Amino acid sequence: MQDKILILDFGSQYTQLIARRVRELNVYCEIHPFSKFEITPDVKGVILSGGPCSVLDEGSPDMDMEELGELPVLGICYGAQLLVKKNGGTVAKSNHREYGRANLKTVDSHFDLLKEIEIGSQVWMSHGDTITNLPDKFQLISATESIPVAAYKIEGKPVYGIQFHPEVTHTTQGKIVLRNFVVHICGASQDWTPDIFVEETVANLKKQLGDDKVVLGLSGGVDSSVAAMLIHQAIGKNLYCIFVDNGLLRKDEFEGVLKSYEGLGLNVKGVDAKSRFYDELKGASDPEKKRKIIGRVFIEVFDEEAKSIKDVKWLGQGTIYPDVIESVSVNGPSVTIKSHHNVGGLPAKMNLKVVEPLNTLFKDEVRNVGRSLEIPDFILGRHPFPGPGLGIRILSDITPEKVRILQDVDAIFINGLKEEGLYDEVWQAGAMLLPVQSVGVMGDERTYENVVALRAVASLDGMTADWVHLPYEFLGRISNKIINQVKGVNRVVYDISSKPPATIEWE
Ligand SMILES: Nc1ncnc2c1ncn2[C@@H]1O[C@H](COP(=O)(O)OP(=O)(O)OP(=O)(O)O)[C@@H](O)[C@H]1O
Ligand SMILES: O=c1[nH]c(=O)c2[nH+]cn([C@@H]3O[C@H](COP(=O)(O)O)[C@@H](O)[C@H]3O)c2[nH]1
Ligand SMILES: NC(=O)CC[C@H](N)C(=O)O
Ligand SMILES: [Mg+2]
Repeated sequence: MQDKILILDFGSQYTQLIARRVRELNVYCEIHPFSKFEITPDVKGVILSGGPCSVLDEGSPDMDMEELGELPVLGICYGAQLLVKKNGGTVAKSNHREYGRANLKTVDSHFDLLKEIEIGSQVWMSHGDTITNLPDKFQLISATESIPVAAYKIEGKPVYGIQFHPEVTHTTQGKIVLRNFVVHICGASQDWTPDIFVEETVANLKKQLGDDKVVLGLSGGVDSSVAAMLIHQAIGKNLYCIFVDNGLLRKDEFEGVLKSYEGLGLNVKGVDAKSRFYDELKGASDPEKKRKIIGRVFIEVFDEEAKSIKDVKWLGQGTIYPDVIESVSVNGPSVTIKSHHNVGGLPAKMNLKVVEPLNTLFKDEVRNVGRSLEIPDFILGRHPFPGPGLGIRILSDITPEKVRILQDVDAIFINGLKEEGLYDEVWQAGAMLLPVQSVGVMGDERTYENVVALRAVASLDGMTADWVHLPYEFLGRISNKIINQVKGVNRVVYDISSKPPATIEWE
């Protein structure tokens, strides 16, 4: 059994980052709401996240620490303040928030938590409340210029608290702090590697699926390709892959994707459902409504395909962790951002049970698992493309004509990136068709046509992203080409927003 670190979420915007940092230590971890978790024998330690609430407010998130037994605990920010308050110490509201860089003024390196951490080390703060008095039996480990308690330990127990955020990169020695806790204090073994993940997952899938048949939605994307190869290793010919043309794919993508799977040993069937999706989407322009329609029609198509194969019990999907995190508030107080078609967009009643072997992994981890499965680079290197496809990049109701325009624009942009060697430097790129017309002039004639926006982002896992500084000359060439070649477009703009506060897709 794999050792596990449990991260209890109090709603911090950094909770996912804690998970990433722990996994970078090759230790498996899971995020659960502070109010709903289970302590199983594989849990080696618990991290209490930060959170937007104040422990001083009535009804703020609270939990019974007894439930954690004798396990090592690390409270970060809100988590640290909560431990102090519950043990009779003082947390005080201060007049101003401390946000940003600070430096550790004192460090008692006798304590394992801050071993190897230097005096003066830069840490990242984000709090309004301050721990002003430690309870009895709490030992001070560190302070900064502005706060008396930056880190503490409960005497005789492996329970620690820190006011700063070790998970953000601005805390320059943050990784060491987390390693000290996870590896030295919790004793978690660092053996969570892609190879082990494949081995364990295939074994579990064999047990879970037995001789059952599975239909899997295969999209040509990274996630479903990796999911397909994992399930294929477990059940072989009982896996039936279905690639649906929902009429919202990229230009010539249907044929291209089907071709790219030749030689991988998978049983792949292409299903043309274009007109069905267009019919169902007619007149819908609300983003969440469109996602839900697309999610439902996908499932209907999968269901029908399953019926024609007979005795199929399961639907396989390439759902990954961020799809789950953003679609449903699994994370306690975090809010729903958008209903990813394959999670929040699923209909309430389904005939098939869902199997999603990647739903605890981040994108870059999925790619590493794909490498371990020896999936070719041209599949693993593809930019992510959302299941609802161009449907959520047309910012109004969907018509085949709008899809045609956007496909042509997108193809010029993506091919341009490939031709000029920029594709691999970008994490994801695409074009949006805006619901506005603008005036232009072409060959002495007035035009009144569509505006498109181009977007290219850099990211690691899609949870945060920054816009890419594509060369002006490149953008100029692409803009010219689009306006000259795509009938119906007379203006091109470039999106320079980061995530947060924007998201990658516009809908
Ligand atoms: N056209 C499609 N046909 C069949 N299944 C699809 C299609 N598009 C999406 N899906 C299903 O929905 C899941 C989620 O889509 P998503 O785009 O997040 O993942 P992906 O396409 O596998 O990978 P990537 O994020 O790299 O595009 C897929 O893993 C797949 O199971
Ligand atoms: O399969 C999907 N179904 C969806 O409904 C969906 N919405 C967003 N995405 C993709 O998720 C990543 C993060 O997107 P956002 O920053 O727009 O939330 C980006 O990679 C998006 O392309 C989706 N993928
Ligand atoms: N980042 C945090 O956990 C902040 C905790 C608490 N809301 C404070 O302002 O002090
Ligand atoms: Mg995709």
